[in-house]
Amino acid sequence: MNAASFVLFGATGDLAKRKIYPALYNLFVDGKLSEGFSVVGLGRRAWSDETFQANVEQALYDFSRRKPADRGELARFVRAFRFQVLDIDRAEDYAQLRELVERRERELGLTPNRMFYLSVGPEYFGTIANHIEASGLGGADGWKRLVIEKPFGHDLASARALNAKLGETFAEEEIYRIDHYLGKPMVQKLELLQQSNPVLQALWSNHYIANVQITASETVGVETRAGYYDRAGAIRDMFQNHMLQLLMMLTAQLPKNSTAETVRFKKKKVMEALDPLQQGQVAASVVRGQYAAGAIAGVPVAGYADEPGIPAGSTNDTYVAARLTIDDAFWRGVPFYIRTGKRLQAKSTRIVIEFKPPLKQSGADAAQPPNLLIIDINPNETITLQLNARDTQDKARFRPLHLDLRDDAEETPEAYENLIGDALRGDATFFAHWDEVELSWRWVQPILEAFADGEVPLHPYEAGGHGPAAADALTARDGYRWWQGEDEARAAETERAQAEIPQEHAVQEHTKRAGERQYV
Ligand SMILES: NC(=O)C1=CN([C@@H]2O[C@H](COP(=O)(O)OP(=O)(O)OC[C@H]3O[C@@H](n4cnc5c(N)ncnc54)[C@H](OP(=O)(O)O)[C@@H]3O)[C@@H](O)[C@H]2O)C=CC1
Ligand SMILES: O=C1O[C@H](COP(=O)(O)O)[C@@H](O)[C@H](O)[C@H]1O
Repeated sequence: MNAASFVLFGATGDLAKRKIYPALYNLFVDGKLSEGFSVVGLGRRAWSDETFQANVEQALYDFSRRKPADRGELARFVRAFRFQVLDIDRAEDYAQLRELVERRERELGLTPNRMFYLSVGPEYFGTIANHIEASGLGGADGWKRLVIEKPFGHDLASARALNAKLGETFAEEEIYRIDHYLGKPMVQKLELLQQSNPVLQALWSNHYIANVQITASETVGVETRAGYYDRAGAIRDMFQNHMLQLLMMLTAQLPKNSTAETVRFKKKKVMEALDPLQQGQVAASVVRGQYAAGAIAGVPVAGYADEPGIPAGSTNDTYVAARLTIDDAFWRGVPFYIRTGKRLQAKSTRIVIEFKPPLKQSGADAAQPPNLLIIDINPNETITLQLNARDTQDKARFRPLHLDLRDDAEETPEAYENLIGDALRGDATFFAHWDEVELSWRWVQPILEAFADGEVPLHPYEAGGHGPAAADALTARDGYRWWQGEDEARAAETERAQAEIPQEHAVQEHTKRAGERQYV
């Protein structure tokens, strides 16, 4: 890995402690940070280096997937951290920052490769980029990279303005737009899943696929982020970025050994082929909702309107479902149903691919459930193929069987670990290119306008459920239904199957690595 200075704006903030320090630590433990790396943290708080290092340590105990066990290793890690008080608007602070960064580079013998990580609100991105340029922090002898957090704009116009502003200082190849869903291990495996499995490759098109469902459901509510979330809603917070990225990653036709350029080019192609929603027709393809009071796992929770910091009468969406279609040779005619919401029954990010029924169906076969390929992204990372078996008691009935492909070989890295490691190596494959971001905003823009104009009804839904019943109409009009609650169905089925099958006949192969099978 290239030796570099990691310059972190927003080092005293929530994201830094929850995600960035644990990611750096795990990279360090795995030997993926170069010797003598340097981290310079920035914020307005009057922290000393020691306070900063103590906060970093605490963050590791609180949030890292691997808790520090070796004091010596921990000390070697935190001694790379320095803090400087910096106000984003003050030019003189950047001159001082430059001195500190250069001094650390001299002390550590580092080439002036600098990664500027902006873990601050997007309203600051342009100002920081300008100051980096004006103060000479961009350096001349090494590389410079800018890592930015979402949200990237509030709508199409603001995203374009922000991109133009950043473009004054950083070239597109130097900008790494984080979408942490692209760092999730299962999302990163989507490309290989098709490429390494000819059987899936052969089925991966409108010839065999009936519909695709992409769901990101959360049990949490707005938490402490009312100020941001009430302006963003589910459409900007999740749909415009994470959900459309999942769609792109799933449907892009990627050649073997794709490079960052090909991956991003093919994703752009998907977005270009996405049928636009016409103004006036949004309500037919999009359902929006807002959670009302209810219970999550038996614990009563407040409705969105009663959450702290939410303005009275807010019509913000906490749930969005949409029906999309892609007009290209592979996907023409396949509806994609995408939904995301807060305060739903379960935390789950999942893609379900429903295969078409056989061409000829008759009699009992007509009741044959479809085959499904279920890709669980979060919290479990599992791929499941749902097949059919005849019921042993009643041969006219079908019983779904599940073939689980699970990679539990080792604890998988967190999304931020993958992404920060990639950015340090200069691999932009799993970062959003401006073209994708712009096309995503362009696709979402009519929805934003329809929401603002009150064209799309806001359906209240009970916390702890599956979201508004109105979303069922999206699938029902094509003759499908949302696949949900399979977990309970599967549990019951497994229990039944185990009770039925004599133990000596049950095939049980417990998996160690991906690709090996587990028959349950
Ligand atoms: N938290 C999360 O889970 C996620 C956050 N994000 C995004 O990441 C970014 C950071 O979020 P988060 O950490 O939660 O925010 P916080 O409010 O917790 O932290 C904000 C950080 O910005 C610094 N800051 C604010 N104003 C200034 C200023 N004028 N000069 C210098 N520093 C300043 C603060 O430092 P100080 O107070 O010391 O001045 C603090 O370190 C946001 O864009 C957010 O949308 C994205 C995905 C998830
Ligand atoms: O970016 C965001 O993502 C989280 C959900 O992320 P996950 O990795 O837990 O699925 C969401 O809660 C948050 O509102 C949003 O800003």
